[in-house]
Amino acid sequence: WVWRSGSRTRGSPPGPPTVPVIGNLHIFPKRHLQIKFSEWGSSSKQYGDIFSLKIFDQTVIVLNSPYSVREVIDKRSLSCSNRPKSIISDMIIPRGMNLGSGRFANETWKSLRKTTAQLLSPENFNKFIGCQHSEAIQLALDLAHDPEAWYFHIHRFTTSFATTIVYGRRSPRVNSPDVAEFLHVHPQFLCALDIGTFPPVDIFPVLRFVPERWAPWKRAVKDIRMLHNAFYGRLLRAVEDRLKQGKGNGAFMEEIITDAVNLGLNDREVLMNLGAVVIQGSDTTSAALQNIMLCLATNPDCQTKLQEELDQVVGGERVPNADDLQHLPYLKAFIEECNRFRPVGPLGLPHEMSDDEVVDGLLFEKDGMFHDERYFDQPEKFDPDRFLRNKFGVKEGVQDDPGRRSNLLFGGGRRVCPGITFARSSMEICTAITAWAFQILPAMNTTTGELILPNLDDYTHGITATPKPCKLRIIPRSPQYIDIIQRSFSEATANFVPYEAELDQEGINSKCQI
Ligand code: HEM
Repeated sequence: WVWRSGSRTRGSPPGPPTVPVIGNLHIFPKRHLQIKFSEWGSSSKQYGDIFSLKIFDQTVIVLNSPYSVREVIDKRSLSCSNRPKSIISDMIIPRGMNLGSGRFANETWKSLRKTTAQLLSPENFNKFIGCQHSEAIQLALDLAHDPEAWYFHIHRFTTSFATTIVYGRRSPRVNSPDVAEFLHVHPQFLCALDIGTFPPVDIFPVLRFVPERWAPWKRAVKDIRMLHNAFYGRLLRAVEDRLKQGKGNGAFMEEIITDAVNLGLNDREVLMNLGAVVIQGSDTTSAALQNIMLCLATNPDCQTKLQEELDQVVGGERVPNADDLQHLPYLKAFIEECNRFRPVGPLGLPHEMSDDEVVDGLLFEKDGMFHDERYFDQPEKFDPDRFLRNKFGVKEGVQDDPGRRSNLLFGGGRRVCPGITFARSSMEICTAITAWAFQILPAMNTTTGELILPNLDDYTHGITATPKPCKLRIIPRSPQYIDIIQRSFSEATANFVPYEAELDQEGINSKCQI
């Protein structure tokens, strides 16, 4: 059994040759898995659109085309809605309480999923559109006053918007406690879940029984759990206190606490993780917006084209608003291209088979795209026009993959990202306002005048591919635009009032004045 444990089961998808016992462990990439996976998969056609890797007795199946995602993840979603077991994840969040990482699509997951989907539904989104617009205007004002910290202003935007909708409290500054603590806790949480950070306990579960004094990783995991619980526990407590004082402001978590028994969510730790997953999920929007900034800076011609469209549709007398978005086809194409060029979640999140399935003659045992030259003309070239020529950005005259859909970036099946509407609208309104008001340029060496281009190949590896902080020059297109933003901000602050009541009590910057 040990000898055969590294070999593929008959009928499994093909893949690189295995060696006895360890399978493909010796060639399994440690970082930027997507690059090696596309080399083995669709681009080179070495092993085809669906291939497998063996890690001891575990089978990892890589889906490298929209068709294979549709056939497996979408059409067989009942058999592949689980997540693979992760001992580290269970140690940080036990009992499957985190909707995203929770292993089984069981009753707890269903209640969490239903409640989250309701909060994040397109219909419910209309309740928050004013708040999102006001936060996007603050983002522009922050960029005007402190352009060097552009990277962190984006984090403030997404975190503040997420805590507003879930907990009914916003963060006017990057160093407001909720944003500052999130930026401290979340990277450690993501890092803990990444392959290679800690010893491979999932492959060698026996490591779990090594006493803590010889296993420093156990201490590190405990620390992350404590940080996680302290942060999300504090946010939940703030809502509970507000309700006790009869000062509710209609936040989502207030409704959930009030109706917890009916919703099947009357466990405090489950409630804490329900809030956590929405805040964590929304952080991918920061990565997408940071990537958009780099794409603007490195593609001046596309930026000019986008600004011409904005000038024509919006003019120079007011900031872009949500109603403008439907009249901005180039803006949408630009964002699609940013997401294709450097997808935020290059591997999505893994799914696990709970039943054997056979797809196109290949066995998917239980347990176990965007740069494809067949479909994309010059996939390494940044070219938003491809999405104007064709809604999926694919080559003209080529028989497209039948499984292609416009939200592939957001996963599929029963686990598909519930935050699509919120993510898309944040990307669109922030890009519209930022590109309307500013020139986004690469940094410059002040002595030589040489441009310092951001590195588009130096993104974080792991669950999300986030650009690293870097210098950009963010220059107002005209002083008049900044006046307009300042004016719009003064009008927009009315939307913030219900969510700022607790800021004074904490002795932090209570007024959102720059
Ligand atoms: C550009 C932004 C975003 C991208 C690219 C993205 C992508 C994804 C992907 C690929 C998954 C896994 C789907 C699967 O397993 O097939 C996912 C899950 C999830 N996302 Fe997003 N997401 C984004 C924004 C958001 C936002 C704004 C929220 C919340 C406000 C959110 C909440 C979630 C949650 C809760 C899950 C777990 C769903 C489950 O396992 O049932 N995401 N997202």
